[in-house]
Amino acid sequence: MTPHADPVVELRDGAVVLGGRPVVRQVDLTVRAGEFVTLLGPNGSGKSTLVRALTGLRPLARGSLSLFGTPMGSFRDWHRLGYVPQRAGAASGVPVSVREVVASGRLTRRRVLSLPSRADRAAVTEALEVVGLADRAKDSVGTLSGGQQQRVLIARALAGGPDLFFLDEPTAGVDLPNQEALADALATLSRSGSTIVLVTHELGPLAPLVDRTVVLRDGRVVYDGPPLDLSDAHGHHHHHDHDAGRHDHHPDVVAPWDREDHRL
Ligand SMILES: Nc1ncnc2c1ncn2[C@@H]1O[C@H](COP(=O)(O)OP(=O)(O)OP(=O)(O)O)[C@@H](O)[C@H]1O
Repeated sequence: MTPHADPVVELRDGAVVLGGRPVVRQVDLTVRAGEFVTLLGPNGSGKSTLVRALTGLRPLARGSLSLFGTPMGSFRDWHRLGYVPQRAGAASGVPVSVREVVASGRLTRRRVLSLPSRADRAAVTEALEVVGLADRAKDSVGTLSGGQQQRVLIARALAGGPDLFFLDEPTAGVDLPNQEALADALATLSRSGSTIVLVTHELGPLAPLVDRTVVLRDGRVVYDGPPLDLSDAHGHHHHHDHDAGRHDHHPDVVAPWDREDHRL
């Protein structure tokens, strides 16, 4: 990531109102090409809503948004965006194979009613390889674990060949081997120059990949800067066996959003 790379996301004074309540307020956020940004913050602080606004899924009540330098109103390059929503199961009850789910990620690339091309098939195979599920391609999604299903959704986003990824808590409820597989897939993407915006409560194996952390509280940005070791500072703790030894941060480190003098 270079500090002067082109902005791929530019939100100015962004606000989202849900059910009459401001959920995202006065957010300025610029993400540059190749950056790996994590969005942190307490439950309900507006992280998912902000990400949905950045993908165009939630309209802004005010402010302006540009993607790849194009104002949202005239943006058409949807294939450049990959979005992995929060807690979405890849299994729908309808028996569908892993490969079919991933292939659906090519739809923004294909012309209406055209058959999958050789390029489509190659992209699906490659995406499955990146997330380490090539050997499960023919299996029904319902037979996979939650963590594997999450990887299927990432492969689906990958298959479209986007260069800007939004992932909403991809590691929530995912066991460590799957978190590591996810971290490998995201590291591959990041090395290839993709821009990544990741919502998470717990970085785990993703921590070394992060360039920058943005912290939300009550819908506002209260920190935007280098990643900090805030593993104890989310206000809710996740105690897993694999966490042992990761809470040895310096006792003076206080979460920036918990410092009274730092509130915006
Ligand atoms: N459709 C909706 N209508 C009204 N309020 C909503 C709606 N969706 C979300 N909210 C509220 O907006 C606030 C922000 O929600 P959001 O899911 O963006 O937060 P979050 O930071 O992603 O939280 P979490 O970590 O729990 O996923 C919450 O208080 C939530 O209850």
